[in-house]
Amino acid sequence: MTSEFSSSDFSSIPVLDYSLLDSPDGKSKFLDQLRHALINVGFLYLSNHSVSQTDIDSLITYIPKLFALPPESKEKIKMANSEHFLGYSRLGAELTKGAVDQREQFDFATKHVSRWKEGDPDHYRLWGPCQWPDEKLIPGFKDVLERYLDQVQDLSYKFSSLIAESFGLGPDGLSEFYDTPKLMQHRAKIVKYPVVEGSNDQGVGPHYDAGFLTLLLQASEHRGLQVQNLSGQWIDAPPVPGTFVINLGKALEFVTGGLARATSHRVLSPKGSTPRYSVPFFQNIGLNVKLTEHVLKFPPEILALKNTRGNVAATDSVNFTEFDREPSGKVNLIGRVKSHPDVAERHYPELFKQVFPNGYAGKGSAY
Ligand SMILES: O=C(O)CCC(=O)C(=O)O
Ligand SMILES: [Fe+2]
Repeated sequence: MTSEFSSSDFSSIPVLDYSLLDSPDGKSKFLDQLRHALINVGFLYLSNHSVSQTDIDSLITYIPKLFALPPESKEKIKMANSEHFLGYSRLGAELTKGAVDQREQFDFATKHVSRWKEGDPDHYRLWGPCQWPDEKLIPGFKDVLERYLDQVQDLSYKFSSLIAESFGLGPDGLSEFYDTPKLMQHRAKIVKYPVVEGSNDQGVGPHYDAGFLTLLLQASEHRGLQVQNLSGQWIDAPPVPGTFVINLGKALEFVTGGLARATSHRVLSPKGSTPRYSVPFFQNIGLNVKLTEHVLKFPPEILALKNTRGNVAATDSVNFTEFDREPSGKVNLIGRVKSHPDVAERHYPELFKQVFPNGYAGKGSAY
């Protein structure tokens, strides 16, 4: 295995050029860089990717307009209406590690119908359609976002195939974690981090993402996203125009036995006079997949690379311990219940009582 990389700790996030894949030599270089980023960093930028820049630019222009919709039209599509946990959450509705996250957001997802029926597991109720703002108030937005999500979904599958190749599993090495397209739904959020007064600058507190892959569009020029390196220092991940930030979630870390790193990250509220915007896309795995039933077999020379990484310091994040027991859909549902207890209390009263036997203090806890 070639290794032009040292295993020393990172102080910046690597940039990978997707256009390297156009030639066989380039592809092999890309896979080397990818393997390094997966094992030692858990975060990377992807440049020259396959998502249309015209659609991205158009989405970015819509975002301030989306948040500027009249409060009553945002409330009309509030998440509490949706057993699928899709819709609008006002500022300050979430906590991470006990502190208020200062962000306002809309949860959307790739197109899906409701398919839960009597007798199905509860987590099938996560599948369902988005709540869209009134088309007359923001004409064309739905169309652009749907197009964008389709393309990011495609890229996320291609990227997971590249991850499998870089780990010596072959291009279909991770396919067993996905269901047929009809049974897959991926989630995304459009997030606004306002400028805040006072000393709490928690945009979103330290956490890991839950699923396999997150593809994040930084949709304004603000810094604020930070990533915890192996020794626990916070490293900036500033916006780089024309790129996605890709990071790995706890499920991928779990199924790779820790070879791929889920990396702790947070967002600090913006300084200055304008809000920070971002669009994270969370690639899911099949809702019925139980991670413990899938044991991946890596070539020994790949496994050996984990030992060169060295120890990973304790991070500031906590979350997701249920993967060793529950199907992935149930883990997601529990995460949603913790993030949005008001929605859970209304639509999942039994589960709500299990997660919050003593009720909750009126705020959600994001992770
Ligand atoms: O807004 C960002 O840049 C990152 C958000 C994030 O980490 C999350 O929502 O999981
Ligand atoms: Fe995250």
